[in-house]
Amino acid sequence: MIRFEGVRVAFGDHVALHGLDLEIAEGEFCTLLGPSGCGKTTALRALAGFVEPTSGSVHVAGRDVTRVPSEQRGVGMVFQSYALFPSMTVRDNIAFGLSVQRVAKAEQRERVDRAAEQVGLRPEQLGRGVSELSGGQQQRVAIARALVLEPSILLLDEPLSNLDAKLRVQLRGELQRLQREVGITTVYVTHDQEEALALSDRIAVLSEGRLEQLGTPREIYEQPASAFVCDFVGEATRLTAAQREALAPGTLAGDLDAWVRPEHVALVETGGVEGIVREHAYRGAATLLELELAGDVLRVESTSGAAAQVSLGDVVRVELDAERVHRFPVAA
Ligand SMILES: Nc1ncnc2c1ncn2[C@@H]1O[C@H](COP(=O)(O)OP(=O)(O)OP(=O)(O)O)[C@@H](O)[C@H]1O
Repeated sequence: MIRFEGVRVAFGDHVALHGLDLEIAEGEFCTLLGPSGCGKTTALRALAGFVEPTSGSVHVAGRDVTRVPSEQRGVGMVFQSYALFPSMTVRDNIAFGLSVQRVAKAEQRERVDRAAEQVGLRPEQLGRGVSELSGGQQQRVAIARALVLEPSILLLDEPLSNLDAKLRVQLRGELQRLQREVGITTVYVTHDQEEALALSDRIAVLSEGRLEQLGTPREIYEQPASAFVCDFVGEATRLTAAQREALAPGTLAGDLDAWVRPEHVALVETGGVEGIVREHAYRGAATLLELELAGDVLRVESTSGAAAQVSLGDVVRVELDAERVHRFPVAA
């Protein structure tokens, strides 16, 4: 459905994308995930037709669209900033693209009503000025405005980042439901790994203009392909040589680094290795501990009642699930 083939984008001396190869299937929800500056927005803009690749090509539904103007690519785009017309009503904002295309008024009404319903806007909200709406509602208007044009691809650039945490989680659920109902191929850009894990069929993790890994949320989390992915998606501690020897004598030797996620270290009553509690944070379902173990910090996430009751300075015993340790070459 969508294919990036060796897409390279340079701005002067700065290379934002180093030959991106990526295929996204029809109907898929694919997220481009990475830290600020990794090139995810540039990739989205190259797909939308706002940025022309220095080399390489972009294909949509088997057609090379690299030099096709944005408005002829069948993409709808939603931005973090909503980019609505503040003095216009909700209905006129959603209908804007249809008016530009000179779609008949009766059809405009029908299509706006349908798009508004899809995104959960109530009919009485359509006559209001957009500036009267909350951030979450404004973002629904922005999504409806994209959907009403019936694009074959929906592009979303950090659409939830201006919203407060609770609304973000709520809208993210709605967005997922909407995408499944409409079945539209969606490319979503975010730096928020939790959002990416929750929403996506597949995630493309980018770092410094390069694709680090492409996979389902579980693959990305459970089988990270590099130390970067392991560290960026979820939490992980890189064990020092002394920690490796203490926690898994002999088995974690060698030149490779060893990374472990906090939930793969368990508190035990007997056996294991001693650590001193230096920080603890009760999170309801689990407790996060920072232990001093073999001279360095080790983060532990435990759902046990014992973990919820520790105090600073306590000595606890932990055991490592050595099967869940990720090994990567030492970073240069
Ligand atoms: N029009 C431009 N001119 C010059 N440099 C640019 C331009 N657009 C992006 N860049 C640079 O290219 C790199 C990638 O930018 P991009 O916006 O794709 O990153 P991003 O991963 O989306 O980050 P963010 O989340 O901060 O938007 C950055 O270093 C950025 O400064």
